Amino acid sequence: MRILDIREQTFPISSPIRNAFIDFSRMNLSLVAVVTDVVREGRPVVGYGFNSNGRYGQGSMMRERFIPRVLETEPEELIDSSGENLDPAAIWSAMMRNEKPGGHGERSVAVGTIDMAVWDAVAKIAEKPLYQLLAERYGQGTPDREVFVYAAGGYYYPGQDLKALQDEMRGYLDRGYSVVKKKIGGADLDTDRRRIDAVLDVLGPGQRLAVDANGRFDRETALRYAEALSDYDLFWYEEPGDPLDFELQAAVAEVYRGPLATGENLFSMQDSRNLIRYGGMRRDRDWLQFDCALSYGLVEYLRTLEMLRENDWSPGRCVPHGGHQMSLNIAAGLGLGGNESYPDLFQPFGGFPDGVQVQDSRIVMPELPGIGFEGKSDLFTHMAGLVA
Ligand SMILES: O=C([O-])CC(=O)C(=O)O
Ligand SMILES: [Mg+2]
Repeated sequence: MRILDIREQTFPISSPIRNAFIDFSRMNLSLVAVVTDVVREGRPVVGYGFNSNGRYGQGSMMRERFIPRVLETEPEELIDSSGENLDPAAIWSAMMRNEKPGGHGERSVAVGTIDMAVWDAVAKIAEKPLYQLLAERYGQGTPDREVFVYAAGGYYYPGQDLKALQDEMRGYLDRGYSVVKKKIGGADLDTDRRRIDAVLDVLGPGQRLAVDANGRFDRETALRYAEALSDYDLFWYEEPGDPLDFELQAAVAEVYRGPLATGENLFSMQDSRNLIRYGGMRRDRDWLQFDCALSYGLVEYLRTLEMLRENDWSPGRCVPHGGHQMSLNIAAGLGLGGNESYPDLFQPFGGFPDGVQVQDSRIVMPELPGIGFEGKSDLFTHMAGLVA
C-alpha cells in the first residue's frame, strides 16, 4: 500500500464581501488529491481535502516542501501497525521533517489541507464514514450523527441596505437555521448597532445572533463594543481583538458576561494552549473555533483536544470555523459542540452532502465513506477533475 501521487490546484472562492479586516475579492484556496494504490469497489482510493476560506491557496509550499517529503518517504514508513491502512500521524511527521517549532505562519494551512485528504483516504480504505472511524479510534465508540450548525453571513456588501441584510438572514431562517452570524467592526458602532437591531427584528423566539469582529479592535474599542453588546442577548461575541493578544481577550472576558468565541486564527496546539492559559476563556460559556483545515489538520487537532482535556475543557465547547465537512465529521465522531456553515458563500466548497436538510440548526450526517465529498455533486466535480 502506498501513496502514488499528491496533486494540488488553486480554485477561486472570490466574492465582493468584506469583514472588518479583509475583502474577499481575490480569495482562493487549494484543493488536494492524495492518490493511493488501494482499490475499493474496483477503483483506486483517492482522498480529497481543501483549506478553509480566509488564508488563500498554499500551492507553492505544498509543491516545494510538503508533497515531495511524503513522496520521498519509504512507503512502509507511512503505514499503520495493522499494515492495512495509511498512518496519518506518520504522514504528518514526514511533512514536518526539517521544520522548526513555533512561528507557524501558513505552513499549517498547507499541511492541514493535505492532512484532510489523508484522512479521507484512510476512512475510505477502512470503508467507513470518517466520523465512524474517529468515534471508534478516539471517541466514545459510537458517533452522534446529529450536529449543531449555524449560518455565517452578514458580511458588508457594497451598497447593501438593512432590508437586504434582513432578507439574507430570513433566507437562513427559512432554510432551517435558528442561529445566524453577522459581521461587526467593519463600520462604526452606531451603524453596527443598527445592523444588529435589524437582524434581531427578523429573529423569532429561540433564534439567536452571533457577531464577529474578525480581530479588528484595539483594546479600547473591544471594550466599548463589549459594553454596547451587553445590551443584547447574543449567541456569542467573536474575535474582538488580535487573535494573539490573549491579554485583550482576557480583558474583554472580565467585563462581558455573555459568551465569547475565538480561535480560528490560532494554528497550532501550542497557540491554542496559550489562549486557554492566558486568554481568560470561560469553560462554562465560551466557544473555541480552532479549524483543523488551517491548523495542521486533524493530527494536530487531536493534540489540541488532548490539551483541552488536560485543562478540563469539554470538546463540546468547540465549534470550528470554516464550514467544511471535515469538521462536521470531527464534530459527529468526537463530540464537538457543532460546526460553522456558510449557506450562501464559498461554494461549492462548504456545506453538506446533497439532500442533507437543516432543521432547528441541526443536521444528521449521512452514511458516506470517507469525509463524504462524493455526496456533494458540485464539489465532487472539481475534485474528480484533479485526477482525471
Ligand atoms: O470572514 C471570515 O474571515 C470568516 C470568519 O471569520 C468566520 O467564518 O468566522
Ligand atoms: Mg470569525
